[in-house]
Amino acid sequence: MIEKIYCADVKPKMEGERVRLAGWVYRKREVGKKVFIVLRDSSGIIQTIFTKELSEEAYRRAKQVGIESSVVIEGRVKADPRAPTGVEVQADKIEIIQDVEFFPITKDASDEFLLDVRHLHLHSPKVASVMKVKATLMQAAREWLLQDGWYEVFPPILVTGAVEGGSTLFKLKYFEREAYLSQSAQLYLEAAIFGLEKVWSLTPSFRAEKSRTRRHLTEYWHLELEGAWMDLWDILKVEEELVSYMVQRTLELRKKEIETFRKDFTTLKNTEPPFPRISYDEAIDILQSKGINIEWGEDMGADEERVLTGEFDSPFFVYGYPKHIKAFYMKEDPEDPRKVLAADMLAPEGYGEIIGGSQREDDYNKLVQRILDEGMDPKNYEWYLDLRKYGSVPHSGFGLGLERLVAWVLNLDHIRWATLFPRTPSRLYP
Ligand SMILES: NC(=O)C[C@H]([NH3+])C(=O)NS(=O)(=O)OC[C@H]1O[C@@H](n2cnc3c(N)ncnc32)[C@H](O)[C@@H]1O
Ligand SMILES: [Mg+2]
Repeated sequence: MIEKIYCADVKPKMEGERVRLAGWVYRKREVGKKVFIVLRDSSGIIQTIFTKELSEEAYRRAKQVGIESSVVIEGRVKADPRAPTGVEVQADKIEIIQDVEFFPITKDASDEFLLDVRHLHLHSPKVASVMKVKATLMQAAREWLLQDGWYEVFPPILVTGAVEGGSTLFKLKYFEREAYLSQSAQLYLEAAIFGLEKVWSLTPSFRAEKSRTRRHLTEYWHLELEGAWMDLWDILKVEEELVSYMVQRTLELRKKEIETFRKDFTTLKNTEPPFPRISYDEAIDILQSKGINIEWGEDMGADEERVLTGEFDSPFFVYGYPKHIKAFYMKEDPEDPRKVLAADMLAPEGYGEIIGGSQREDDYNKLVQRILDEGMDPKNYEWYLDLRKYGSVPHSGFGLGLERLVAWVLNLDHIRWATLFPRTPSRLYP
């Protein structure tokens, strides 16, 4: 690797020092007999200035180099309050690694064009900021999970059964057999708790959803936890502590990046346990009181959740959903057989569901019955049912959609901007 310093590490106190920088030509302008190149690298930007007096050769090259060309620039540091970062480099050398005549992304590029050239859009400092925030959210998650005694496990992605309904399975040919891309690692995490008790995984989950909404991808990153001996209320405490730590730690480490997306940090600062908890019944009452046409027993979609989130200025839980709108593995509420011990975490500001979780049915016969009630074949879940025959325990877990969390934290207008290469029903390339 070449000896270089990051743009962000060049400080006014380094005045007079000679530095070498490597990056891409982010902005360029000529003023009289000076060429100003704003150089970009992964740490940020810095202004560099070229004149004939500094170096005729460097000045000539600087005049002709194109936007987003890759370059190595050398020169001396000069403190200058007029420069974007309060400091600039008076350059006397520029090596053009690869000259770009015309970079296809311009200021007026449409969203669809940016997605068509997403591989080039990743040059953008704003896109890099999204990925830094996403990485920091996961760094924070790992910190919290380690200190709270959770084991990371690595479940399969090639599977033979549905977790969240057969209608959103991606089917593929597995030699002579049929297989699916995993919708959720949950069932495998439920097997892992018999040895590790508290497990987590970050895996890609796949949903052949035709929903063309601002919060659905067909491939997304899924952070899932499963805890033995935990009931629904235990796992809600885990959820709110984990999400609070992720958000507060990311606020601490990535404030500058977040500020380029949102000015109001209120809801992020409010993300501290305990989160408000309302029942599904109360949620229906609130929606009806606001004129939303919804009856008890109906599922809440993005529109209903958007209205509900208007009542809160932090993430909150909705618990106690009707059994018939929820998945087969969820434990029936012993106090009300119409309901299950399930809860979603909704993010405020209209974002809605970011976590789906529940206590699992741990009784063998009841689980078989739930599978049958859902019109599925228990034979397809034989291994999963074994977990209820050999030392079954009460257990609960949840899945957090990482891109949905990023979309809320950064106030993005669509979940697709929260992932490196978005996959939606109409987008599989690049
Ligand atoms: N281990 C578990 O208990 C997880 C459970 N089996 C599960 O998959 N629940 S979920 O379907 O609500 O999905 C969980 C979360 O996964 C996210 N999710 C769910 N579907 C999507 C799509 N299509 N795009 C992006 N994100 C999605 C969203 O935040 C959901 O709350
Ligand atoms: Mg859900």
